[in-house]
Parts: sequence; C-alpha cells; structure tokens
Amino acid sequence: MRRLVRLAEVGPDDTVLEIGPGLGSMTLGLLGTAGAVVAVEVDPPLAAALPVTVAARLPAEAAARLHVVLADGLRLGPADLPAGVPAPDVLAANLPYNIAVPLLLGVLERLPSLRRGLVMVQAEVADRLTAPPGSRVYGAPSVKLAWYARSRPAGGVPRPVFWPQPNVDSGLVAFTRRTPPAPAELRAEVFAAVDAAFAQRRKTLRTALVPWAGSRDAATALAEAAGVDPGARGETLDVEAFCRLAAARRAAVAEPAAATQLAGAPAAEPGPPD
Ligand SMILES: C[S@@+](CC[C@H](N)C(=O)[O-])C[C@H]1O[C@@H](n2cnc3c(N)ncnc32)[C@H](O)[C@@H]1O
Repeated sequence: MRRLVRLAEVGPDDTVLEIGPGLGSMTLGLLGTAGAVVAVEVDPPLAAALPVTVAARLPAEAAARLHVVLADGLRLGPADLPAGVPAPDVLAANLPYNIAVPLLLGVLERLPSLRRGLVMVQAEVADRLTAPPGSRVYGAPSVKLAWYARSRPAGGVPRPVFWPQPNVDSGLVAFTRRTPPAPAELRAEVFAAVDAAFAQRRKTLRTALVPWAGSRDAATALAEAAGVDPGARGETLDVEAFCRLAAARRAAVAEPAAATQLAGAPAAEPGPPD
C-alpha cells in the first residue's frame, strides 16, 4: 500500500479521491502528502470507523484533511462530494476487484475534475485495461479507458505482500486524462459499437456489428464508410477507429437513404459506461 501511495505522487495541491478505503491503510499514507483525501466507502460501519482510526494515528491537522463520504462509488457524482473541498484531481485507490472496471470508467465519466490516477486492480484486469490494439487481452475495457485516458501498467503486486493472502495477483494501472477522441455526445454510440465488436470477438466486424448496425450489409457499409476493413476483428481497432464507426452510423441514420438500409438497428441510448 505504501508503494501505491508513493507511485501516486500526490502533493499538497491535490485532492485525492479514494474509493473503498476499508480499514484505512492507504488513507493514512495518502494523508501524509495530499492536500485533502475524499474517501468514499459504501459500508456504514467502515465509513464511521475511518475518521476514528485516522484521528488515533495522525496529528489533528492531517486528520482534518480527511473527508469521508458514505456512498456507492458506482453512483458517485459531483453532488456527493464534500462542500468547501476542491474537487478531486487524483484517483488513488485499491479498488474493490469485482467492480473495478465500472467504478473506474464511471468516475472518469461523472467526475471531470479527475486528471490522473493510480489504481490497484486484479492483475488480469490491469492487463486488460492497459492493453494496446492487437493484444490478446485487448477488449472493451481497454477501448473504453482509452476514450477517457492514456494508461499504462505501473507494476505488479504479488500476493504475499497482503495479509491475509488473496487468491489473485494484483496490478497497478496509472492513467492521465486525455481529451476524448470524439465529441462527448458520440460516447454512447462509440461504446455501443465497442460492446458489439467484443461480444463476439472472434467474428469479423461485418458479422459482430450486426446487432448494432442492423444487418450484415449495414455493418459492412458502416465499416467501409469509417475506413475500416469489414473483414477485420474488433481487437485490431483503436478507439479512434471505433469513433469513426460511430460517426458513420450517426451520419447514415441522419441520411434517409442510408437510414432505410439501417432500419431495425437499435439506437445507442446514453447510459452507464460499462
Ligand atoms: C479496499 S477495497 C478492495 C480490496 C480488495 N482489492 C478486494 O477486492 O477484495 C474494499 C473496500 O471497498 C469497499 N467497497 C466495496 N464496494 C464499494 C462501492 N461500490 N463503493 C465504495 N466502496 C466500496 C468495501 O466496503 C471495502 O471497505
């Protein structure tokens, strides 16, 4: 946990968002350097115990920089953040592993103040989140994270450093927010194309995109309009190519002739990112 805190490189100008502080081992470290820590805990007894733990171990000045929020990180939005505290610019967290991907993508979507972060997740999830196109583990989480941020693996965390020892390995993911590769209003359509492409990842785009495009012909036409080989698989496409696919579909739906071809294709509804 000390390594995570050190690698997060937080300073007195940073407000750190920690999701799932649990017993507070990481919170204590973060309070050593951060200007403020907003710790979001869903479990009421743990949320109540955290300020007590911190007050018992740190000087009052440091304890005063902790702001505990009793909330579900999966629904966390700006309205849940403490008043009078600068909005968090850094996410530093040992995320609950079973919901790490939707937690990460969700806070990047709903909290635009987050500029960078370092999270600990299950090792396989770290590999998937940071995988480049063409990699065996590249998938929907990789593309969706690439919409929001540049990411990189920041090292593995072997089981024996934990007590009790978990039955999975852990990995760190560092990220820095980027300007999204397409306008925000296209995000749901891009993610719908991504979900379709990876729902059948061994299939070519002309087949895998049928549920999204409406038909095989429409999927082929959209891929060609986007400058993408319809015979390629989704795992070869970067986020920019998925943006071109989504833009092609938007354009086709807006055009009556193409809309006829695309009849029956479900429109992407704005929704949660994962
Ligand atoms: C330190 S994290 C995860 C630890 C470890 N990586 C794992 O997955 O087992 C565990 C903490 O996250 C909290 N937690 C779980 N789900 C949460 C959620 N949706 N929002 C905020 N906190 C959550 C739990 O109550 C617990 O205190």
